Amino acid sequence: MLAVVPPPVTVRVPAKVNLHLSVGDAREDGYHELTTIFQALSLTDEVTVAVSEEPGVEVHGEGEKSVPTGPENLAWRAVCALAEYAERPADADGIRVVLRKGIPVAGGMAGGSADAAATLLGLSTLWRLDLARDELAGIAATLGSDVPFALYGGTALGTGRGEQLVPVLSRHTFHWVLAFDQRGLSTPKVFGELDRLREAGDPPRVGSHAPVVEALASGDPRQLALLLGNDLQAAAVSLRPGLRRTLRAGVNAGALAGTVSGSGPTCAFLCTGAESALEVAAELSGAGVCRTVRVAHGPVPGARLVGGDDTPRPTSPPQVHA
Ligand SMILES: C[C@@](CO)(OP(=O)(O)O)[C@H](O)COP(=O)(O)OP(=O)(O)OC[C@H]1O[C@@H](n2ccc(N)nc2=O)[C@H](O)[C@@H]1O
Ligand SMILES: Nc1ncnc2c1ncn2[C@@H]1O[C@H](COP(=O)(O)OP(=O)(O)O)[C@@H](O)[C@H]1O
Repeated sequence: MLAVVPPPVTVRVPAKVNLHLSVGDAREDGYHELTTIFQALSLTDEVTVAVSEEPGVEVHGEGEKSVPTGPENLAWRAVCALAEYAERPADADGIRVVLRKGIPVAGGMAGGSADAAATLLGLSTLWRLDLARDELAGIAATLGSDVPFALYGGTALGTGRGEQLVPVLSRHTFHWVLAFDQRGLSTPKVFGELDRLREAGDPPRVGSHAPVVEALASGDPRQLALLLGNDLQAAAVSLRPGLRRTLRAGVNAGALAGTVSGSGPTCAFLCTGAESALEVAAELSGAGVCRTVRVAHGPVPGARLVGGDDTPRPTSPPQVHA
């Protein structure tokens, strides 16, 4: 019998920065209650899913050697979760996922979550499941707190453990410089360090997110710069004291303000515009405080099929396997 093999599907998916991250107390399930404002950035990963006789995960690009390719890879966990949801568990064994990474690994920019979100969208397209994004977001939330945001992108308020999202109006394109550190930081370790710091004393907490929402609506980067804040920053700096120097260097290079993104160690610097971001990036590169410097802008959309607006791209002639 002849079986038509669908052509591979490629999805581009953004990194996130947390413009505001307020961390509550640890819950009984080990998670912390969060209030965060995410913004999706033009720094992306590309994920291709294909039917293959060699199933598994392949990783290229940023941090490729530190990404697991076994069942613990978040993209592979997404394959398994979607197969189970669609009641096609046996089909997961015939899927290959190729990750082309631009997002730093364990960098606080949700790269693994982005790959999981992209895999859900790509595979649901490959399998022609015709699932609404909200339905995919339900599966996404079972994979990680940051995965639903990578599906929607834009700018959003996240509550719960970060998975409950409401869009936030952001009229302006904001320009960022990102400083990647030599090594990643483990998200659970950073939350654990914050718990430790809070037991030992009273590290400052960010205020309400409301002024950040107003600054986003105004579109004024100077107003937003004054309000960037992250409760995890003290914990990330405590585990990686060199970040203090990186944060200072970005501001000395001309950024309006800098913040650790999520659990770090990537530092994100808000600039007045595209030109200023290039200048800050050039100066920061020369300061010797980080491994790599990138410029990015946001907000950008969430996971998107490459070559189409959520419709499969014009197909190459289908391959036919006997
Ligand atoms: C901190 C944030 C901020 O956006 O981003 P990253 O720095 O990881 O990118 C996120 O909350 C990370 O989300 P994500 O990376 O999906 O984390 P998960 O896989 O859900 O959780 C990993 C671990 O982090 C801790 N965790 C995560 C989320 C949360 N609200 N409270 C927690 O305490 C828990 O120890 C959990 O076991
Ligand atoms: N597809 C993936 N890409 C990156 N890391 C992954 C992936 N799948 C699993 N991981 C693991 O998840 C950890 C956190 O990675 P990542 O999502 O990049 O960082 P963060 O949670 O700081 O945003 C990594 O150290 C890695 O071991």
